[in-house]
Amino acid sequence: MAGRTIAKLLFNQAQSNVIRPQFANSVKFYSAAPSYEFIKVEKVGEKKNVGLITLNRPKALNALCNGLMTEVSNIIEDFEKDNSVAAIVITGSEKAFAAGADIKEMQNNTYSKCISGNFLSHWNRVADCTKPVIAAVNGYALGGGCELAMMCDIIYAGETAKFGQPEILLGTIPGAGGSQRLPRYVGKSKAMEIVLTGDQVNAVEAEKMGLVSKIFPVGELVSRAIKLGEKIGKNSPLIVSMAKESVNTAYETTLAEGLHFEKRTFHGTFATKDRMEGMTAFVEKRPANFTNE
Ligand SMILES: CCC/C=C/C(=O)SCCNC(=O)CCNC(=O)[C@H](O)C(C)(C)COP(=O)([O-])OP(=O)([O-])OC[C@H]1O[C@@H](n2cnc3c(N)ncnc32)[C@H](O)[C@@H]1OP(=O)([O-])[O-]
Repeated sequence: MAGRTIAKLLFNQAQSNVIRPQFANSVKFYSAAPSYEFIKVEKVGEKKNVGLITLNRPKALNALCNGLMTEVSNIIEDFEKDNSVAAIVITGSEKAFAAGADIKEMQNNTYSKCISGNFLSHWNRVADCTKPVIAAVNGYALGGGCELAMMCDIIYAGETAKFGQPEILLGTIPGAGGSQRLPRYVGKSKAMEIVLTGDQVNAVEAEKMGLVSKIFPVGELVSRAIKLGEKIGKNSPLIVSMAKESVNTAYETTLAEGLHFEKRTFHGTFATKDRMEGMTAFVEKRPANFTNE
């Protein structure tokens, strides 16, 4: 087939919901639409501007094996580059968001192997994403599953959700943020209780302690998370990423430094067209038309 025809075919595929549109211009990297073993990937919402990642390893309750987390990191990277994606939702099944890191895969690891391979370092890709990421948690979110949810920006839970850090029961400790992010969400006493006992907390308790922002019936959860992604997607992507960075800075720094960062970032919005458009639209009593500039 002539090169131009292949390029055109690829371009058409990219237009019709294929996830790596950058490949449309690049025949040499492209063999087929990417296929995933452990996740399902779609673009959803009325404008197809929400990237939906469904963890899909049902026989192991979505245990987060290396292959699954590599696929999640890759698609986060792709969604980040894709200008049509405004927000990302990560979900699992009704039984399990994820029952933790894969215990069978880890069982025979040694200290030396963990150090030399920098075990789990690629998990950070989710926390490092510059676009908003929403976790929609039904069922178990245990160990690495709870940590994955906490790497997201907002956690919505189904009524049956159960959160926990049961690593202590396995003779280890949280290794992907559980001992660091959980106290920032729920405070020291509750975090200690969860981490030191391995006890699970249900959706209502998780909402009460500030881990979860809203609870929905199990069957409604994912569509409500997608709606949230669409709502955020009505705002300027540029300003959304600045707002996200500013909130995240609150977890990384002192109050004085954080306030300084916020002020400078706020000043920075005055260098954007979208800030001018937002305020002008308000004054002219019309909806804003943001252009991501
Ligand atoms: C990231 C950094 C550090 C993090 C560390 C961790 O996350 S440590 C982990 C922290 N998490 C935990 O300690 C939770 C471990 N999981 C559990 O305690 C229970 O599975 C349950 C209470 C979630 C559900 O009970 P239930 O009676 O409804 O279901 P069931 O038990 O029959 O499971 C069905 C199948 O899934 C399999 N599988 C499940 N989880 C894992 C896993 N993490 N791994 C591998 N496989 C797992 C299970 O073996 C079984 O497969 P099999 O043997 O039939 O081929």
